[in-house]
Amino acid sequence: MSKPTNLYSFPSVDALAPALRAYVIYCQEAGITRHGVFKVAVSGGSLPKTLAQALLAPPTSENDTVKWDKWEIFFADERAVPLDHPDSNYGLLKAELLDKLPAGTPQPVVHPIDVEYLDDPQELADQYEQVLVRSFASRDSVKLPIFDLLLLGCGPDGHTCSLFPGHELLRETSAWVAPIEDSPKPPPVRITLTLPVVTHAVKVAFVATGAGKKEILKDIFEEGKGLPCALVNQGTGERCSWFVDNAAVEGVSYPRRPFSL
Ligand SMILES: O=C1O[C@H](COP(=O)(O)O)[C@@H](O)[C@H](O)[C@H]1O
Repeated sequence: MSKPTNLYSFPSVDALAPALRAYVIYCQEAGITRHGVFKVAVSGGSLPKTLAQALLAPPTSENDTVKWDKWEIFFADERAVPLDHPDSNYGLLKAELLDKLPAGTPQPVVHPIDVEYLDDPQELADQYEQVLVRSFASRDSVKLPIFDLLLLGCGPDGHTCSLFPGHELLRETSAWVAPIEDSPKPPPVRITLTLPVVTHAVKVAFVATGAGKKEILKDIFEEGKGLPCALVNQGTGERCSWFVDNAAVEGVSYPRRPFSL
């Protein structure tokens, strides 16, 4: 049986951010060693702001370098809206992080959705899957893409990516990317990485902060309840790490680990 998921708790977001940075850089170096680039997928919601705080901080040593030109950035889920729409996860990451990279920073490769297909969610998902196929080699030779890191959020209902509690998409076994047209959280039409792709990643990191998350973290870590985040924990074990602040895990009886790489 695999070892349990790592739960790292910090007094504040300010204390969490340097640890998240160290973890991402560790995954970056492993990815570069593995295949010369760092393939990472990111969520929307509250994640990009904390991620930006972590990654835009000045380096503290030579090894503490974000090698942006080696990054290939994908989206763990995306809403079927134009890229400059307030609901766009790409737009959020751009505003919070990409636009704030210091002038002259070598740019990452970023893979947004193809907005030509916004009116056809299945095609939007299929086209994004093709982006993965091209990046990770063909579907024929690769059963599932293996991201170096997935950076995920956890909604107050236990959803992650656009995988919602009790939704039939949780049973998807074939597609890498799937459409959802009845998301309980607006906007209703989205695409998402599927559970097999999420659990296949080399590493998965959740970031969840604030007291608003403590009830659902209790459910996820104590009972599971088939919640999407709990399914990711079960499918990844020790490959999965949660970066939370104390407010988000107050009253959660699951062993915290001191953060180390
Ligand atoms: O709708 C979404 O919500 C989740 C969670 O967001 P948060 O604000 O509670 O952190 C996010 O991870 C996902 O990417 C987004 O589309």
